[in-house]
Amino acid sequence: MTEQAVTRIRIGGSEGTAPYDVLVGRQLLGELPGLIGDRAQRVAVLHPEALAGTGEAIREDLAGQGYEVIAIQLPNAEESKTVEVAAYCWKALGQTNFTRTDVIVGVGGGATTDVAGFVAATWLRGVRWIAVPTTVLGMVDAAVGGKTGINTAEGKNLVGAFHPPAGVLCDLAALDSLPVNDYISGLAEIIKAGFIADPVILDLIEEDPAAARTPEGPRTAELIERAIRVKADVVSNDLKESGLREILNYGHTLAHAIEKNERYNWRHGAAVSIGMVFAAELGRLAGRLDDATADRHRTVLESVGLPLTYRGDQWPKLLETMKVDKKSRGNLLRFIVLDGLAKPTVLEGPDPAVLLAAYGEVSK
Ligand SMILES: NC(=O)c1ccc[n+]([C@@H]2O[C@H](COP(=O)([O-])OP(=O)(O)OC[C@H]3O[C@@H](n4cnc5c(N)ncnc54)[C@H](O)[C@@H]3O)[C@@H](O)[C@H]2O)c1
Ligand SMILES: O=C(O)C(=O)C[C@@H](O)[C@H](O)[C@H](O)COP(=O)(O)O
Ligand SMILES: [Zn+2]
Repeated sequence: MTEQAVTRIRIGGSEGTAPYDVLVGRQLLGELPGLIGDRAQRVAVLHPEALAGTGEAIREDLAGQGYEVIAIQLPNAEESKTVEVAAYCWKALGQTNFTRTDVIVGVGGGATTDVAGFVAATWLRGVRWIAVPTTVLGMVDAAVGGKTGINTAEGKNLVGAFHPPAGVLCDLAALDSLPVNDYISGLAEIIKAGFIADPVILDLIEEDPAAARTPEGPRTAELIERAIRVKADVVSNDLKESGLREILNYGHTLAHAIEKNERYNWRHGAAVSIGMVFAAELGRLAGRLDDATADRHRTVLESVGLPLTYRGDQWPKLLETMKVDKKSRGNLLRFIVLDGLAKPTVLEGPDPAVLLAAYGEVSK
């Protein structure tokens, strides 16, 4: 029998946090007990409704290893990123006497791991947690780097904590059951990594966009690993977003406003796609970004089926929401734009007319 290849990507510990590994491969769940460790008596497995079977299988497996395991089922997608769902989890942990040596396992997409990490960050002021991302987006972005959080009525991810996991297990087999729209949504964050740091990602997708859209594509593992490495380099050097980490927010200022405007019914990656087209236009209009790179955003995003435009009449509301973006400082709006391919930079306080003109290009 041939050994399955497993790639191990190290996230450096910083700001008092421990280093940890992101594993990419297949059949990785056997790694869970080693990560949980023997100081833990109880394990809480948080999973979305869509992964009820996976959650139960993990529960049974860990129970067989001698842990007291509770499975906590969360709503699917953004419906889980609420304070009510977090409170439901706190209650379940309280009722099972979950202590500081016990461990939370978040199994699911980015929404699930954001909540699981947030519950881990807040329960008893912080317990260990492990991320088992089951979407492309979760593997390349959400589960890596320790940003955890929930949404509020005022905006996306407005409440949260930096609380890195003890390990991340990216089992590529999980992607086989992912609906195609969710798969494509994850490509937006991979493409983001391409524009801000690793243009080979863009070349690989442009070579065969149809293959990029499926887990069976010959480049799937490479695309996922390249995007994880981009994120690993950034978060290893700036866990708490004092500077460098802001580049991972490329396209997100408008994206989060769109998500709120859509009452969190849109997939994150779809909003990020439009947000990146907007950021590219902003870069172009600010005289920073060349036409070819700005235009490349549209071609590569469209080639995999991601959206490029949003409703023109929504600008006043979107602008208002963007003011509570975490990159804002006082009344100063700040955006990540590109000075060129893989040259991200901050654009502070752009002229309102330039912002409107950039939005005009997106709302055509
Ligand atoms: N913390 C971070 O650094 C970070 C980074 C990027 C995105 N995010 C957050 O991640 C979230 C988006 O994550 P997402 O795109 O993974 O979406 P998601 O978590 O909403 O998952 C999408 C849907 O797929 C289902 N699902 C998950 N895995 C499945 C599988 N293997 N098979 C079948 N169905 C499955 C989910 O239940 C859900 O219905 C957003 O809330 C975004 O803000 C966080
Ligand atoms: O990890 C980061 O830092 C990011 O900005 C990655 C983003 O893709 C992600 O969507 C993140 O949750 C956005 O963070 P926020 O601080 O803008 O809420
Ligand atoms: Zn994102």
